Amino acid sequence: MQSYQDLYNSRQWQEVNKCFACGKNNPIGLKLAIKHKEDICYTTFTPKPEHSGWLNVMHGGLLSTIMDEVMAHWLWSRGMPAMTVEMTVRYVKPVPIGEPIVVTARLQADRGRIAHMAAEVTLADGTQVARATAKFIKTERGLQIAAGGSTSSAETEPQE
Ligand SMILES: CCCCCCCCCCCC(=O)SCCNC(=O)CCNC(=O)[C@H](O)C(C)(C)COP(=O)(O)OP(=O)(O)OC[C@H]1O[C@@H](n2cnc3c(N)ncnc32)[C@H](O)[C@@H]1OP(=O)(O)O
Repeated sequence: MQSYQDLYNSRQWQEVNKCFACGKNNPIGLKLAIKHKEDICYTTFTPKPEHSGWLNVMHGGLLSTIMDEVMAHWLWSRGMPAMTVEMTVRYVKPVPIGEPIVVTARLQADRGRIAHMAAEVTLADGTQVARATAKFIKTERGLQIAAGGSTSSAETEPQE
């Protein structure tokens, strides 16, 4: 059986992936390219006017989306399918439209079925503009849903 890590890296997944944040074939998505380096995952993004909340300021919900995404990829890319169950965000400074940002994620603690993750957003000069912590539950269900299966929690969870 294909491992989650293999699936994550497969062309087959890239083609069907409709993820709003990372799907290459989602016409209204952010099309993030997530990169992997040692113990971190990261992506870069330059907000356009259509990513605004306040005039000329990037929407905070989109910042959260990107942090959530990069933290999730940290786990998936290491063969741990997982879903976000809790996330706390601190918006430190407004992100100006047109300013490139770097979003980085790392593991804080792996506590069995729960992974504690951290993310931060910086401007090109290194200024931190947002940060987050989150808990992810390792579950096969994320993959079932991603593949178009039921979202019902009544399904049997494989023993881990
Ligand atoms: C191919 C490449 C793809 C790559 C694709 C990458 C895509 C990334 C997408 C971005 C990430 C997302 O947005 S993910 C989507 C947003 N998240 C979701 O939709 C998740 C919705 N929630 C759920 O479906 C469910 O809660 C599950 C499946 C995650 C877990 O349900 P469950 O299996 O029934 O688990 P449950 O019994 O509730 O909890 C299990 C244990 O965890 C504990 N627990 C539960 N919540 C918490 C919590 N906040 N903090 C501490 N502990 C907690 C419980 O007490 C319990 O402990 P004990 O009793 O065992 O001791």
